[in-house]
Amino acid sequence: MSQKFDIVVIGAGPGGYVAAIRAAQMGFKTACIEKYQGKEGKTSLGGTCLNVGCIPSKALLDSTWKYHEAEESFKIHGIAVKGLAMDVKTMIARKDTIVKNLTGGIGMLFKANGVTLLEGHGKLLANKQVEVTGLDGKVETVAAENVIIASGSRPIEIPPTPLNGDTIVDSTGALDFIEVPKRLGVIGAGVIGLELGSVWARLGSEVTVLEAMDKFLPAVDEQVAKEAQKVLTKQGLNIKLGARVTGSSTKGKTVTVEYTDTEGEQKITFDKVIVAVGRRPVTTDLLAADSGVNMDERGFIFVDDYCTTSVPGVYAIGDVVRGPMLAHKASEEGIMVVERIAGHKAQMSYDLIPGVIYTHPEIAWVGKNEQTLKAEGIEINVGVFPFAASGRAMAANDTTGFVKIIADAKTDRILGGHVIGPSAAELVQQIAIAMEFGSSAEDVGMMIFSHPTVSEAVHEAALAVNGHAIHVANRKKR
Ligand SMILES: NC(=O)c1ccc[n+]([C@@H]2O[C@H](COP(=O)([O-])OP(=O)(O)OC[C@H]3O[C@@H](n4cnc5c(N)ncnc54)[C@H](O)[C@@H]3O)[C@@H](O)[C@H]2O)c1
Repeated sequence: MSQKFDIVVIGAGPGGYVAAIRAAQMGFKTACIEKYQGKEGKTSLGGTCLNVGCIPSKALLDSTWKYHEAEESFKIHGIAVKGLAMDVKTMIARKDTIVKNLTGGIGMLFKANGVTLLEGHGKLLANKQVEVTGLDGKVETVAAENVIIASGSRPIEIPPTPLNGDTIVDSTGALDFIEVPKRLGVIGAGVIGLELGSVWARLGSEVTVLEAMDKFLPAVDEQVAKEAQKVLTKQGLNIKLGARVTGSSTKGKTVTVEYTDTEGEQKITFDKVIVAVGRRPVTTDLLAADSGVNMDERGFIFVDDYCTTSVPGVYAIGDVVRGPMLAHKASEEGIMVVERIAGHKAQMSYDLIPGVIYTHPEIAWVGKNEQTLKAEGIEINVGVFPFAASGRAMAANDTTGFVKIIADAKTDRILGGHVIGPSAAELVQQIAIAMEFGSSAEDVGMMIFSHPTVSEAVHEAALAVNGHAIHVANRKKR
């Protein structure tokens, strides 16, 4: 007889593994299905984020930033470095160790919480039956009261630059270069393109980013995007906007990429090319024809605000459904779904999902940006505080950027927080917490912030909303 579970989760990424652990904690008999094989040829939990995404890219960003600081900034502190050298293989090995520890940790958490791991490919059949094709090809069917699909996403490939695993790679391949490419081409000036472009630029690659759109980071607050473009260009990223890639040819160890811009057809030759033009949901062989689960016109599984699909008892979360493709969004959807299965009234604040780009300086935001609010005709007050006026940022020699807080002009309620600068990801979380509690700019302005901290920039930006900043001239006095 087939095994029966209260909850079967397909996929062990940040959506699936978090849902499975929470489900087991709440007393549900839970299984999680995962097929991904890591570098050591064993099932590796954690999905894209832990294996080939968020975590390994941050490991390399941190290593390369340290190298960059030693090379460029130590002298400002009076520290002389002689014989500075980089060892890319050690950097990559360190990154691999972090991945191994974290992915292994999920396996231990599964054991500690009593989650059954089913290794193989999961496919939803009719009536909440799930077929699991094991790594040895053996097929088993398990039954579930509830199914949570968390199958994630994969990089989009484009015909002009077919991946060849050597000179043309996707975001996964770009984490494993064994030496610094002299000329690196990045297709797409999105989150991945900018993060990975930064990694290799810091180690000395000449990086050219080809972006089809005319506008840089169009989803980001315009003032922040403008500052980001300026800073990243200064760091050596040659960002070409309005450059649509149309073809490529590989010759030996080089790739010539063709693109069109306002001046016509162009060509540029690279030693490596990273294709980072977005991700698409993974639904290959995921749903049997009679599963009853519907997809939308773009291939995402169709869900409502509670992640319920067209089949009662079947849910879908994370990158395979609408909304930003972010690990933290997937995890929170997983928790919401499990709590709702348990009868609680959980819900998600979809308007308050923070976003981060881990360049240096980091770029982070939550809520709405200035251009969107203006387009919506909402009257706003804006407070900006530059890190150049922060004593803590000065001490750290990290003064690029600013904190920007936008509040409703009538109610003073905070509608958006936008940060480019040191620890932007952490700072924006403070604004997110304030927004979740419906805070006004005045509320944040009345709080006591430790001195000296970079967090004081949040405090001052909140004060600046109403013209009360102390350490910077206010735009208008109120
Ligand atoms: N820090 C993070 O939170 C983080 C990190 C990595 C990835 N992600 C997520 O992963 C997803 C994918 O990231 P991404 O950077 O690949 O996608 P993206 O959608 O952020 O950016 C892709 C860019 O490629 C451009 N593009 C598409 N086709 C092109 C062509 N033919 N020529 C030139 N440019 C072209 C697009 O205009 C777009 O600007 C995103 O949803 C992102 O949020 C998040």
